[in-house]
Amino acid sequence: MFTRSIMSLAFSTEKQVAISAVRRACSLTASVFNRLVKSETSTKDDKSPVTVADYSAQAVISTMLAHAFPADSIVGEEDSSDLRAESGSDLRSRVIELANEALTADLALGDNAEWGIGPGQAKSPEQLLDAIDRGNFAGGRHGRMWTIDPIDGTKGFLRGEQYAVCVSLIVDAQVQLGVIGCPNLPVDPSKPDGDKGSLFVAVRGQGAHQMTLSGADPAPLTIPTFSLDELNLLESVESAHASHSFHDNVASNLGLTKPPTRMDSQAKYCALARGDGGVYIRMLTNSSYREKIWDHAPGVVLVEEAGGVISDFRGQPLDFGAGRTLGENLGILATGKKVYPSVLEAVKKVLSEQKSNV
Ligand SMILES: Nc1ncnc2c1ncn2[C@@H]1O[C@H](COP(=O)(O)O)[C@@H](OP(=O)(O)O)[C@H]1O
Ligand SMILES: [Mg+2]
Ligand SMILES: [Mg+2]
Ligand SMILES: [Mg+2]
Repeated sequence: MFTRSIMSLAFSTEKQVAISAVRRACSLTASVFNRLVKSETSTKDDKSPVTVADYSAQAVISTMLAHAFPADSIVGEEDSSDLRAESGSDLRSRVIELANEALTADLALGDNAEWGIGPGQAKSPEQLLDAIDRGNFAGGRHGRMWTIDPIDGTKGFLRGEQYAVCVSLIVDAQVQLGVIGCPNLPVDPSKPDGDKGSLFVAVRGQGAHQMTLSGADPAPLTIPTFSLDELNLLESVESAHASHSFHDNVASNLGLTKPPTRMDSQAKYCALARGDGGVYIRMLTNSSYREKIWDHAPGVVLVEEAGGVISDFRGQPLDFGAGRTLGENLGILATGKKVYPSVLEAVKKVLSEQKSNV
């Protein structure tokens, strides 16, 4: 009895802080989208776009996590070097202003002023830049670390399509908690023009849930038991991020008739978890690219808690202990338990055909 009540409380504060942080970051990103100007988008060294919203959302989430869990490490996508540069002063001012606007907004239900939020809790520029850089942790196999992807799918965000604010907690290389906020995702997939703004929360051993961004209508998620002829693939919109042609070959191999759904960000994992698409698939386009842990950690626990399976193309679990990237994993495949063996077999077949054609 005693053990059970302890178990049921596992990660409850972590969950509440992560939800609260993702919610604040989602209001920030949504309001920046409405006011976004081109000059607030820059290009990082790897040629990916980063906006004023990516930096300020990371500052907000990291500030809250550091207040609530000062001993925990953070692996965050962004760092402040461009903001600290001479040329970054305009961008820096906007980031500081937006982050403080989000941090000092009124407390909502479930919020706690001890997390560094609420009226009067504005931070100095240095504190906010340091909060962004708290995300510089190198990752590793032991201890607690959070991942932050302040905007996953920045390209989708800029197009006004799907993007997600993503936070996870990893303990000894196992993802224990994932929170994904999708401001542009319809609450009800059967009503694409209905209300938008969905929040997905999963804690290991406690199930996966969807609710609105404000926390209304929480509902447990279970991946339906699809048969092969009902499946469709969920893949990245960006052909530079994932090989659409490889995915097409897997679809033909499986005899799928439904076209793939292209969607930016970890919203794909959310769609899979609620049965709005049958298989998340992601084949590298560039063999030197390594998947980032913050792009997948929340999705892993969400899919597993919704009753699905996720692995690489060799059937190996994704390795979150290898640093900031997934290390030796090749490809990503997530789907329902019943069809997983057939889909993995098809993926392996296409992989071996590809090798024999080289
Ligand atoms: N060449 C590449 N191959 C695979 N993923 C890539 C990539 N370049 C960027 N990405 C990642 O793809 C993520 C978006 O996922 P998706 O393609 O499913 O929408 C990006 O996240 P950010 O937008 O957070 O930078 C980025 O980390
Ligand atoms: Mg990015
Ligand atoms: Mg990302
Ligand atoms: Mg990002």
